Amino acid sequence: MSRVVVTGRIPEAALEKLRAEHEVDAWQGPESIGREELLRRVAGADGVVSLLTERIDAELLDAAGPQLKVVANVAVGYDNIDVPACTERGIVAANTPGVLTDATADIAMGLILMSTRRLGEGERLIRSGQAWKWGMFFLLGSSLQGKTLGVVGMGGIGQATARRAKAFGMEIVYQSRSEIDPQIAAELGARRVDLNELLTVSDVVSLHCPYGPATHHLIGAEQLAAMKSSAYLVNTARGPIVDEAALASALREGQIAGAGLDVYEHEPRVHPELIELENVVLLPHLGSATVETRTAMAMLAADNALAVLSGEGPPAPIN
Ligand SMILES: NC(=O)C1=CN([C@@H]2O[C@H](COP(=O)(O)OP(=O)(O)OC[C@H]3O[C@@H](n4cnc5c(N)ncnc54)[C@H](O)[C@@H]3O)[C@@H](O)[C@H]2O)C=CC1
Ligand SMILES: O=CC(=O)O
Repeated sequence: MSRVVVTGRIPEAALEKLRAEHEVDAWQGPESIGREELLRRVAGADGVVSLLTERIDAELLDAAGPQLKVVANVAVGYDNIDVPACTERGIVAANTPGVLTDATADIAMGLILMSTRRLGEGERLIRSGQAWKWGMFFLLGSSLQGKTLGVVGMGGIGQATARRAKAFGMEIVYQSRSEIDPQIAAELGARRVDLNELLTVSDVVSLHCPYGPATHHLIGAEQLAAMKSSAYLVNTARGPIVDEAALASALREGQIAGAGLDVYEHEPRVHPELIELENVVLLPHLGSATVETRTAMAMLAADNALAVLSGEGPPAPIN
């Protein structure tokens, strides 16, 4: 029997699965586990099931000790894990691709609709108690039909978002590290372009690439200036892909029409200027937040950990 540390609350079904084979030490506090507590608990662990709010770095891996075999993230994004540090120590890192693709694409499409149709503004207006009535020019937004969606990072979630946008009548362009399956590109009518062209031609730019040194502030003042003044930026990927101060300034100056965000540069803090602006929709990192999706993510993370601890390859390895 091995010892598995779970760094935060996860669905019971996944805990039961882990407990059936191993001794499980799961943090159950209402708040995130503190760093000191986490470093103390991982000592002697053979497996760590981590949430994206916990930094899994060399210090933590060393605090765990040389018996640590697996870090299973309950997330597809793994910018919270120092993967080279895992690899150097012979530790398998794993994530949860696929099971959250549709849920996250739904939120991206939701943000596209909310921002282009000014749904947040309308909701806030009614709740404010201010008088309102139907008017020819009241809260006019922008139609999606015949407009262009630019997808940055055409992986699972990027493609699922493109599929939804196509159903709303949008044309698709994308920029990605690699070409996508030609059959999927044909189905979507998606054209691969470079980032500069994507920014110039898109009416909505939606970010779906992973976060890392190559994508830090991929969208900054220069890129925002390249976008149409009628365009919208949607980010369900990771906050620091966008220079948030530059975005606030572009939204304030009307350099772009609006934005929809699910993630933040210094999460959970939100740039104070963004909170003041009407033309940005702000969601609290809800991409995968459905009961079904979170359960599937936790079960896949458990499967990843269990496979490695029984000497097999995990279903979703990173390294
Ligand atoms: N808001 C939320 O709750 C959620 C956010 N995410 C974020 O979405 C990201 C994408 O997830 P998936 O689509 O499942 O991953 P994926 O690995 O299927 O897709 C990522 C795509 O980005 C491309 N890419 C990599 N580097 C790039 C670069 N420098 N420029 C442009 N494209 C690049 C890859 O080639 C790949 O096609 C995750 O890394 C995570 O950060 C994922 C799930 C939920
Ligand atoms: O942000 C969520 C993830 O799974 O990545």
